[in-house]
Amino acid sequence: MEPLRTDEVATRLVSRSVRLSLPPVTASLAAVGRPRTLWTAPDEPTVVGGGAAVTVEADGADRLTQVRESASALLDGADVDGPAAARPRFFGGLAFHEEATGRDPWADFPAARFVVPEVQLVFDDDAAWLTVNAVGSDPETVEDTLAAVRTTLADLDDSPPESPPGVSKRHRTTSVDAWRESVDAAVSRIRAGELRKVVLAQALEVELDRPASVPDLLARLGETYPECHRFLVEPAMGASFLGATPERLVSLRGREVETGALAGTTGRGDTDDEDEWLANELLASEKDNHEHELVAETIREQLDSLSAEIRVGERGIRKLATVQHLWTPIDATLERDEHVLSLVDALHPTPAVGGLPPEAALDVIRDTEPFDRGWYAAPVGWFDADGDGSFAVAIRSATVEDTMATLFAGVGLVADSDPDAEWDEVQLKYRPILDELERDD
Ligand SMILES: C=C(O[C@H]1C=CC=C(C(=O)O)[C@@H]1O)C(=O)O
Repeated sequence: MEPLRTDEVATRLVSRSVRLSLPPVTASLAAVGRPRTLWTAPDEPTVVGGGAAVTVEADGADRLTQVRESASALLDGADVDGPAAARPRFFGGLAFHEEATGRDPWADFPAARFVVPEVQLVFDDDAAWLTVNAVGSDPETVEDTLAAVRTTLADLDDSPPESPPGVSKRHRTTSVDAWRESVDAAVSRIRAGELRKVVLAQALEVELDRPASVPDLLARLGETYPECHRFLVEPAMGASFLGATPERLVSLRGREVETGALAGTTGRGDTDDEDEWLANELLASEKDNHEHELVAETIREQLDSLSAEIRVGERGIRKLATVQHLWTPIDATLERDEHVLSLVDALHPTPAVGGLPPEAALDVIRDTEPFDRGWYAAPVGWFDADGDGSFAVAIRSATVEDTMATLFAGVGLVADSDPDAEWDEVQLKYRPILDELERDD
């Protein structure tokens, strides 16, 4: 191999990997440097990341193209020695709107941000791949770092997650009266034919009794919501955005696409019979089926121009610990090679978090919501050098900073939505995160 020129050493990504006997996930997340990354998804290995070997940020309408171009320039020339499972990947996400406002709690969150973690751990059933990624280092230095990190991670204890910090104060961004007014106004515009659906959200700021341990919070979420995508992104020291979302936006492997429609919600019953009754009521609800159909139909339309074949599965019920949703699996085979970021661009925001038509819905959201959505309800996930990747929709989520957390939750509104029922649904959707912050006693 030709020796590298000095300027190539300065900009080239070097990636080296080694196999480790299984370190505990939560302790690894607590041990790695910041910014930390966590990604868990059904049918995918869990990934823990620490530090940032490379950071790519962008904003504006073409933010995903900018990210893709910067990332490709780096990944295409990378010096990677390791198996496919341990390959360097970009992890991160976007703000819901194209531009970041910089309003709290999103001051440190740009409109798009992805990092290649400096330390990347990919867990499978019986072991993990540890990878060290670096730019501006020669391979020997990277190998030395790998050996040092390996020693640090070798003796981590697998202790149970610590208990919730406790909540001392709460502040809603939206009062019941303001909510009724907003929902009535949105429903009137829908009935007048200005739009067909809009998703309105609320935020809940909570003060904690002590700083929350982010790794422990994510571990407890994993115990209660094992079937959800869990994520953690940290654009700055102390600023964390995390969640356990049931909503996959899209995953792409080669030309195979997996996505789905998730919209329409009810609670869980106290008994099996009540739970079944609620599920049947949801399956039969004209309002929820309409709300759901708009999502499924839009996703199908968005994929149509890109796909050789689309397969829409049967509508069913997706049960989670606190809610049940209407769910339709949608898969596709693409006509030609595409980057997963192009699919993210085409699909976000789906009418499960935005509305229909999208522009009219975004106007209503901007005019109505008294807080900044930031990264709530936006795509979070990863992509690799081949353009494969996996993204979830960042709902059932919160920002956490020291003793403050801000939770977000929204509901789809259609012509026959009732403000009080929608209010109750928002409170139910705070539960996944709130339950892990509140103490039982
Ligand atoms: C916008 C959220 O949920 C979406 C996903 C599933 C069901 C939804 C609903 O029934 O309204 C929402 O569209 C949220 O949890 O913040």
